[in-house]
Amino acid sequence: MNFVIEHLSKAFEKKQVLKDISFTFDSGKIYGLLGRNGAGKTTLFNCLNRDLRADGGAFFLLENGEKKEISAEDIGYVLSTPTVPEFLTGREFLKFFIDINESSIADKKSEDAYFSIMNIEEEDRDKLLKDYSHGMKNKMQMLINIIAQPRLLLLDEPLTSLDVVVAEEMKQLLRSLKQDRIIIFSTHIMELALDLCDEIVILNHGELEVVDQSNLDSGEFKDKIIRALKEEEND
Ligand SMILES: Nc1ncnc2c1ncn2[C@@H]1O[C@H](COP(=O)(O)OP(=O)(O)OP(=O)(O)O)[C@@H](O)[C@H]1O
Repeated sequence: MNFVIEHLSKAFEKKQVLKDISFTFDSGKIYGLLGRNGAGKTTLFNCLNRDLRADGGAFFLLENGEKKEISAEDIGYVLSTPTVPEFLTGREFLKFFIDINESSIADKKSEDAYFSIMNIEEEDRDKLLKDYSHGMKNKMQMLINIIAQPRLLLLDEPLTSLDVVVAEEMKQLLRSLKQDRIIIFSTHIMELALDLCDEIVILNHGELEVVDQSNLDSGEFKDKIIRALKEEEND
């Protein structure tokens, strides 16, 4: 399976944020999306999740040579700022999500099993979400986005607010999830991108380009990424 973006564009009034995004992502890989502040990473995710209407272009899944329109079940999107219903407990939120998505959840587990995957402690499971920490809300958001096992997972700086232990656990979790799906992960933390991602993709001047790692050691690769981000010659 591939996820293909063709000539995607988006402007806000006169500001052309996405100019001509064309890229093919391969199943089984984690892609690190890097870009300077304001480069358009969140805008790209919002367009792909159809929270924003793109001005032009197309995106679709490609399976055995056939184009397939992306349905809501195909895509999971974890926002950088977690948005959870604060008036529900963690368990109520989880139960509600499982109930409304029952038909698309393969291999359904118990609520407590899901909480355990995310290391949310028993004493916190029945607390209101408004009393969860930022990192715990982030975990809940990540959890509901992986339960339905979408084939395309968009993560907008999801690990930034997690403590080092949880961030490490999340990395393991994402690695275990990558088979048969495409994970696109935006971050400003270069070490995280290099550690977790199979490919590094840079959003610059409204276009996406891959940074080729071939024959470079990690130091050289890092320099090459920085040069690309600084818009200097990058090869
Ligand atoms: N709803 C909006 N209306 C007008 N301009 C917007 C809107 N959303 C984003 N922009 C502009 O689009 C540009 C890209 O913003 P975006 O949030 O996509 O960047 P980003 O790469 O995610 O940045 P950061 O790394 O700082 O989070 C910015 O100039 C921003 O001001």
